[in-house]
Amino acid sequence: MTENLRVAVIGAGRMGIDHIQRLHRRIHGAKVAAVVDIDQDRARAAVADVPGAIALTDGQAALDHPDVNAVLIATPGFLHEEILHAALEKDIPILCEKPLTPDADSAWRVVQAEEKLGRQRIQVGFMRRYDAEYAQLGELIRSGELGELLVLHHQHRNPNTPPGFTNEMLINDSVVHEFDAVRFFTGEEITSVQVRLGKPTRNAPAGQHDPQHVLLETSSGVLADVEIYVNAQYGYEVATQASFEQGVVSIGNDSGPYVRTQGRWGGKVTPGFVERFAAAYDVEIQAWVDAALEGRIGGPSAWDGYATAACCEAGVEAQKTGAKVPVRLNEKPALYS
Ligand SMILES: NC(=O)C1=CN([C@@H]2O[C@H](COP(=O)(O)OP(=O)(O)OC[C@H]3O[C@@H](n4cnc5c(N)ncnc54)[C@H](O)[C@@H]3O)[C@@H](O)[C@H]2O)C=CC1
Ligand SMILES: O=C1[C@@H](O)[C@H](O)[C@@H](O)[C@H](O)[C@H]1O
Repeated sequence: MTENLRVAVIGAGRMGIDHIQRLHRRIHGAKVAAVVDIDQDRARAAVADVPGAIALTDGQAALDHPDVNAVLIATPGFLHEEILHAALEKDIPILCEKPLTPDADSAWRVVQAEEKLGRQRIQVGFMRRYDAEYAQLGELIRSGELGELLVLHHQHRNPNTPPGFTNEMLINDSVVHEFDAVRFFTGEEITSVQVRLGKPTRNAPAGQHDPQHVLLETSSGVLADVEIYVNAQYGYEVATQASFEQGVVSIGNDSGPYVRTQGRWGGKVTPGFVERFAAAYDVEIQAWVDAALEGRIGGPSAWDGYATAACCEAGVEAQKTGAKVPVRLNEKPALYS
């Protein structure tokens, strides 16, 4: 493919709007051809400053449109499966925001559909792999410079949650990023998940137990833990500390201007993921476009989406029992090896 990607963005909410603007303003080799939202006003507002883009309310109509040759899916996760199958039918490049789908069975159906197609078409929106520090830590681990990686500690804090954010979503929507990060860092599958519920904050909405402590292990025995705390109030913070045989590496702690003034010192905490990962989303989407223009797909695959969905399923079960729940995975198809 030598022409520009002409992308239909499905879902014009928080992430959709952000991706429309980056595709329009910063990404090379692609343009927004259509924006789809079930809420027509949102779709129209999203294309208002994007010349040439049309506003639609139906995803299939966008995929059928002659001016569309790629799709970026940014609807809520429970809606991904249907549009993924429709886009695979069209055999076009697909960027699907995480999670691929919310459960392992539906994710496996997507993997099987891609396998049937015979080539990879789906990149899943695990943008942390494209964050400069995450990428550097990944390289450091693979280089073996500090010896074997032994333990990963993660903090994942959001200031608050949008309406309808359930207790399960702490795992399915938030910790799914750490499931991918651990698999990315170690190159191994996660074999078990345990969730511990301690003293909850009074700032969580009814039905949410927040924070939670998630414990994982990988096939070679690397241990990882995640503090998921989604009503932390003070800002957005995502950080990892890695313990090796020969040292410790920390990433993700806030950087930026360090100010001393009026008897105080310090900097600012980023308010949300849009700001914290702005550069990573740019790199992620540019990588998708560049690969698609070469007829390839790179980055986190449908298999990664499936494997993390299986971890989420184990995590949601573990939330209820506190037990260490094994992660059950089907055999990896050759397409992803
Ligand atoms: N990579 C990341 O850091 C982040 C990823 N996400 C992911 O992005 C996706 C979207 O999340 P948000 O933007 O936060 O959701 P949102 O709720 O802000 O936006 C979703 C949009 O989809 C529209 N929509 C609902 N049903 C539709 C349908 N059938 N057809 C077309 N449009 C429909 C809604 O009207 C809304 O405008 C989710 O998969 C979420 O997990 C969200 C936040 C950060
Ligand atoms: O993907 C994201 C949201 O959907 C999720 O709700 C947040 O917890 C994450 O930090 C963010 O990256």
